Amino acid sequence: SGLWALGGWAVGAGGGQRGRSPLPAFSKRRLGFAAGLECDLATNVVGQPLVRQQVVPAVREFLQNPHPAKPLVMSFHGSTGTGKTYVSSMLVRYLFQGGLQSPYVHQFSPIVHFPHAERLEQYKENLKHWIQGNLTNCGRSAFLFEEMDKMHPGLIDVIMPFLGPSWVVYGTNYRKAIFIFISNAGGELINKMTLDLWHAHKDREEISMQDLVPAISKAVFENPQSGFWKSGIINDSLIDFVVPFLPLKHHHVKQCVISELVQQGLEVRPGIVQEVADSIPYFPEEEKIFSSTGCKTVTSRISFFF
Ligand SMILES: Nc1ncnc2c1ncn2[C@@H]1O[C@H](COP(=O)(O)OP(=O)(O)OP(=O)(O)O)[C@@H](O)[C@H]1O
Repeated sequence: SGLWALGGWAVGAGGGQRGRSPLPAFSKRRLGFAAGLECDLATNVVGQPLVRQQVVPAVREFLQNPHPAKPLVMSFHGSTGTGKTYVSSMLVRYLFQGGLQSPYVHQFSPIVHFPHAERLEQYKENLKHWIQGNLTNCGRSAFLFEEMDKMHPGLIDVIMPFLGPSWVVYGTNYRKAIFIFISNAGGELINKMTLDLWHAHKDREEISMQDLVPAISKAVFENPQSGFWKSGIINDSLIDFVVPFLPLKHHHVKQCVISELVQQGLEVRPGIVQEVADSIPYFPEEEKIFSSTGCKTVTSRISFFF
């Protein structure tokens, strides 16, 4: 995932105001964003129709409600390179002027922002103040937590109170925020269920959300390596949408190669597209159906072929 450094810990009320946007975040006209987002997702995100089906209506409904009962909390799960960061950055681009660079979008990565386990208490305090301060400044803020599986499990406890319905304090409405958690947690399970479908000669998109979502929640909650480990987030149903990202097949990787070539202004030669897609590892070992790294290494591989 791309790591997006914060402009330092300007903690406290109004913290994080790095160059005010001339437009209010989430201006009314942006409510019409959903059609654009839907098309952008359909055109540019390959092999993830379930994501589109969940994310677009979820965000649309949330924004149309002037008095949401709780913040919108989505958790993106899947193995590497399947598009979790890509989709979240696309989403904030539609919602906030400047996208990920907007002063109302806050991105956290455990390696960048919480690297030292012994400083957990300090991180907890900082994170709480950061969220509070920024929501006081603008209730319609977005918080992206990357690599939740690498996040210290204790840190999540501090976020939990913000995710529920109860937080309207001193005039600050904490219910209008958007929280997105991104992790590889549950990825193996998603891959296994998708592979089972393939063995049963069914399409990967026939995966049952009813089976998948509780299984992911269970796997994530019970994994001591996961930032969600034993946290109340899952038990208290604080996550509104558990969004699975399916493993990508060879033809999806080819589409990624084509998009990348077009974006770099390079000629789209079928031979090159095939070669780049073939150079990526696939699993399972024998059948080689799904890309082990999704589309993640496509960009760097293309340079080898030119
Ligand atoms: N489903 C997809 N459709 C189109 N492009 C994709 C897709 N998935 C990944 N990509 C491409 O691969 C790059 C890396 O993907 P991304 O960072 O979103 O993966 P991720 O799921 O967040 O992986 P990680 O778990 O390693 O963070 C993206 O910038 C995009 O160019």
